Amino acid sequence: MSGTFGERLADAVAARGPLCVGIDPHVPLLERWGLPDSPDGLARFTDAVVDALAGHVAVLKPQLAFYERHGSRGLAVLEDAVVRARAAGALVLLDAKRGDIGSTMDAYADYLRPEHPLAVDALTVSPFLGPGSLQPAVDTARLHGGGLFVLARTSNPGAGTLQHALVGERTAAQVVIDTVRGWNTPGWVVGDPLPDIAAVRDMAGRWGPSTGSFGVVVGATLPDLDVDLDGLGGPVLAPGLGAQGGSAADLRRLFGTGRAVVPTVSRDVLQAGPDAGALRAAADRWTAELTA
Ligand SMILES: O=c1ccn([C@@H]2O[C@H](COP(=O)(O)O)[C@@H](O)[C@H]2O)c(=O)[nH]1
Repeated sequence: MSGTFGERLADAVAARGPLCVGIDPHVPLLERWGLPDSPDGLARFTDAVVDALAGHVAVLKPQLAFYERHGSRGLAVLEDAVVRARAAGALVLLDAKRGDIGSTMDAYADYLRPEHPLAVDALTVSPFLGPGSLQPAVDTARLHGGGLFVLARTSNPGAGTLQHALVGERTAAQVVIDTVRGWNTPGWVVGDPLPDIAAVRDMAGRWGPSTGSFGVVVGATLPDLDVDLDGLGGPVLAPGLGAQGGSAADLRRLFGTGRAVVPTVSRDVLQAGPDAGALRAAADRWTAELTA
């Protein structure tokens, strides 16, 4: 593994397109594929997705919840899948949504260390304990070329209840985004005042060698983009497409063109399986719509 996560992501998107496919082995999907809700069913589902898509899409995003519910056998399935997915060229974003006090966050950040049995390229994290509590994960990511996506404006209905709450003059979501902007700003260190947006407005967060390694999650289901992403400097992970009602047109409406956006789709692609060709065709349909 070489370079920063932002560099590897930009290269993968240039080579394969921006789509991230989520691996979410929901019980109804296992049933649809004719598989049992067991570690064996989980392994067959996961292997089929990895075999079909790890050499095809830029990012795979396994949802940790579906593996944890099978205990250690579920985690063993995921460990094997992550190694194979990365070997086939996909970046792996572990959707774990971790967040805790700094000393514990340091341990969660070990997912970004190469020696971790479940070493991944990037991790989703939750800022509910204050974005500053995530600093150990930022440090580990910097040390090992990993990335983080911080929940900011999530795709679920009612997310605004907390995310729109005012912290001084800014919403909580905006405070998260401004902190991530700081992480992507060269020379900014924790404790510094957050970078002035005007000063970093040209750090648009476009795809290229300067794409930052720290991103935010903003749902494709939002009625309006009610946060300022200017100068973010890193990628936006956009879930909510397909099963949650979001479309490629929504992404264009919310984010325009040119911004480093990673659209992520799980159920809408997975329901096409288990046939590998059908999974790839479903992913290709999304890529074509997203890049039209
Ligand atoms: O705001 C968020 C943050 C994360 N997710 C996760 O993405 C996938 C979406 O699955 P679909 O089947 O494409 O709806 C899932 O793992 C969520 O936990 C999100 O949806 N919204």
